Amino acid sequence: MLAALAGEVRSRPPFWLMRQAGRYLPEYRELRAKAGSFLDLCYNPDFAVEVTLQPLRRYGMDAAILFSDILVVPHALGQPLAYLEGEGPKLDPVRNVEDLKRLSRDRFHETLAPVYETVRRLSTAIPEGTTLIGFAGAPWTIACYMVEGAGSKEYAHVKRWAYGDPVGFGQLIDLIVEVTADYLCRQIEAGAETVQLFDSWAGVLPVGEFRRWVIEPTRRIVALVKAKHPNTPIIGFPRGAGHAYEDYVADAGIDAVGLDTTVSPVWAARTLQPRLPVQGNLDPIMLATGGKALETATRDILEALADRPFVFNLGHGVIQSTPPDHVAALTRILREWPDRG
Ligand SMILES: Cc1c2[nH]c(c1CCC(=O)O)Cc1[nH]c(c(CCC(=O)O)c1C)Cc1[nH]c(c(CCC(=O)O)c1C)Cc1[nH]c(c(C)c1CCC(=O)O)C2
Repeated sequence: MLAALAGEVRSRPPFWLMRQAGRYLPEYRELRAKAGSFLDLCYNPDFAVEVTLQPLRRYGMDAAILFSDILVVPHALGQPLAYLEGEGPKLDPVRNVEDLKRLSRDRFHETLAPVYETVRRLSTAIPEGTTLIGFAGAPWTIACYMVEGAGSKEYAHVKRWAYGDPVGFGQLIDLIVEVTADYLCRQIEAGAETVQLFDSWAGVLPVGEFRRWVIEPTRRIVALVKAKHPNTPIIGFPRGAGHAYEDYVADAGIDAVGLDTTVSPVWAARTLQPRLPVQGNLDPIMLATGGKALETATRDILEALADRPFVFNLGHGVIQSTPPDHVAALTRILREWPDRG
């Protein structure tokens, strides 16, 4: 995985899956029932280490991703957060500069100390040769949840603040940039070998706003992290960026880019700089579907990206209804690759 991120072309590309740990695994559901709330699970290193290791035991991915959530960052800034069963995350929204006064950095690292401890333990607990991935949400996506207070269809509150009061909204983005850079540095210092920035809602912005709220804040985080840890590769995942993927890889400063399911791997291979490592992009629903369709789609991606530095992954996270057997089938296809002439 680290060789691929450094620009090496591997005959068998390394692989891991976004949300490789989680509710599709019976052993996760069992432990989750014992842990209490989802946040209790994230902040308990014993549980979080165990959950991180669960998919590795079954499938031997080339990388382990820290088990946590992107929303621990607003939580550690003092924003109340709960995960409601079947409804997803709920936060007390911040919608203007006045609301920002309710946030504080004072207990940021103290709240996140169990996450750093989880990373520390994982760095020795994962198998030799397996890469440890740390992560954070990118500022735009974190702001989406902080301002909307939940997932959203239209992102009207966060967009109206960003478009109508860019200076005020910029204060929120600045805060997220600074604490996220610190958070990623602490993960690296605890043993994360690469970090991924999840920008799940990058795709809802028009082009000028995309530059201002996706590319620029990402570039600033990358610069802050690189100042301390120049050799740690940073993967950017601007989900839904479409044509703006080109600007993103040119200007955000990231070392590798995650492709979502809507990007053609053939287009990516032709268009993005040939030495830029790419990661992706099997449709998670294809994995849930399985069978011949899964096999064909997987091989198409492998073929399209075989000649460049590449990390196989999904184009978004594993969905809950995925049969664990399908992940085993995918793993076999990837291990046997390249299997022809
Ligand atoms: C937007 C986002 C979130 N969290 C994350 C993102 C970015 C990626 C993406 O777009 O999916 C990232 C994330 N969330 C989780 C991880 C763990 C590592 C991994 O295995 O990938 C990672 C990297 C665990 C999780 N995060 C969450 C779960 C489910 C919690 C449970 O057990 O009930 C897990 C395993 C909860 C969560 N967390 C979030 C939502 C919207 C939800 C609810 C939706 C859902 O329930 O699937 C916010």
